[in-house]
Amino acid sequence: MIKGKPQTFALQPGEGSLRARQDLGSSGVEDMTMLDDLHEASLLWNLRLRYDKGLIYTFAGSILIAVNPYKMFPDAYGLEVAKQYAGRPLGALPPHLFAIGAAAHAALPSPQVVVISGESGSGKTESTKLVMQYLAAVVPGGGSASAVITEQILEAAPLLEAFGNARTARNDNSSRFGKYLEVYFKSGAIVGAKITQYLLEKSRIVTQAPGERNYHVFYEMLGGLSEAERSKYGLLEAEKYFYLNQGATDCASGRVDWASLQSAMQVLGVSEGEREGIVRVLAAVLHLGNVYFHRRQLRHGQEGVEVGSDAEIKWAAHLLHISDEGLHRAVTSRTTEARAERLHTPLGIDQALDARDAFAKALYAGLFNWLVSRINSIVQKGGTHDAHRISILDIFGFEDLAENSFEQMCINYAKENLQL
Ligand SMILES: Nc1ncnc2c1ncn2[C@@H]1O[C@H](COP(=O)(O)OP(=O)(O)OP(=O)(O)O)[C@@H](O)[C@H]1O
Repeated sequence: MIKGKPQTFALQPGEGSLRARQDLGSSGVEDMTMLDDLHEASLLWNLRLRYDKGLIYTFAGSILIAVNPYKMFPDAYGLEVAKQYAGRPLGALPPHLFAIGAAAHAALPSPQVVVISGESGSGKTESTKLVMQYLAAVVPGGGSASAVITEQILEAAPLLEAFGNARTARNDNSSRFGKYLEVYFKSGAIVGAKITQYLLEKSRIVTQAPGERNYHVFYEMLGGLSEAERSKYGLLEAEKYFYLNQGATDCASGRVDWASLQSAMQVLGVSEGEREGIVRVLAAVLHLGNVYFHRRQLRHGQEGVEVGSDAEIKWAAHLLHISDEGLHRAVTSRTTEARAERLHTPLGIDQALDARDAFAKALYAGLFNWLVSRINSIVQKGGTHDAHRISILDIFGFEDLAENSFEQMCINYAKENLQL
């Protein structure tokens, strides 16, 4: 956390104990640094009082605490509200995310960082979008070029959500990557942005916990492609794919549908050829997941595998424009190079499954990285080195699941370092 910079914290309602009760009036206090008795219980009680009145935001000095209401308050984030906060110092108006946006904007040209922190489902991604929406709404227009770039930055959010968000046990639209969004300003207008992503959860591509899903884009693609397109890529319904049917069985997409994803890509200048390439990679990942193996006894008592589904290998190779023999070899043997010699050692069944999954994960992660750089190549227009900037960090919250894995260790370790 950077001293003197606006920060946002999001909490889930009902956390901790509510033992000590101070007389806080019926709506509590707007800024908790004003409390006489400052301890965990009085802070939580104040948040509770305010939450019960529909007041989800509370200041603690320059920190904003947001309690996720899990329901939209109409008019809370309209243009009129944004205009009210523009140019007003922190604390002049009731606590609100727009107050944080206004404070960051007013503090330019010194670089500003809004750190958004909280556990999964607490509202970080929604808060990031609202801060961005505030900036887009109130920052004086710099002409049509600035309006176009602002629209492109806003459209980048649903696009990244389709590829980097998934349903988890805690959140139907959980971000499975960390995001650092830098927004650049020149002469007061938005002139560009840059997105940096961290730690995409790769294991989700090949395995999901009960009740959870793979990344939204797979379901949106299968729900959105026409029959003719599906047969062009050799695709069936979502339930038929191993990478999609291990967790939640309801595969209907409740998120941004395929059509709006296509229009977001159009706004961001992703060409038709590139969109076709994206579908090919996604379809290839699904075909790879359906490749299975049989044990095979080789000479000298060695164990190997044979592919039980040649058609899936052929589809994946065809979609990726690579040779099917090469792909077959890559998932059934390990290649070692010694001097001028190449040795192919047969893989056992577990190793073959690992090779298949590793390839699928690398493909999807490569696609995600490409997408982020493609978005940056559009929104990072013009010279940004002399621009002023407001950055927003939307990073995972601590995770403590029934069974924590490598991902939880990385997330919690990164988070711990951020708290220091
Ligand atoms: N300000 C808000 N008003 C109304 N509903 C909200 C608000 N913020 C969040 N929500 C609701 O809570 C859900 C979860 O929020 P969000 O995805 O932003 O959480 P998150 O902290 O980013 O979670 P994760 O770490 O899993 O990505 C949203 O889909 C939305 O339904």
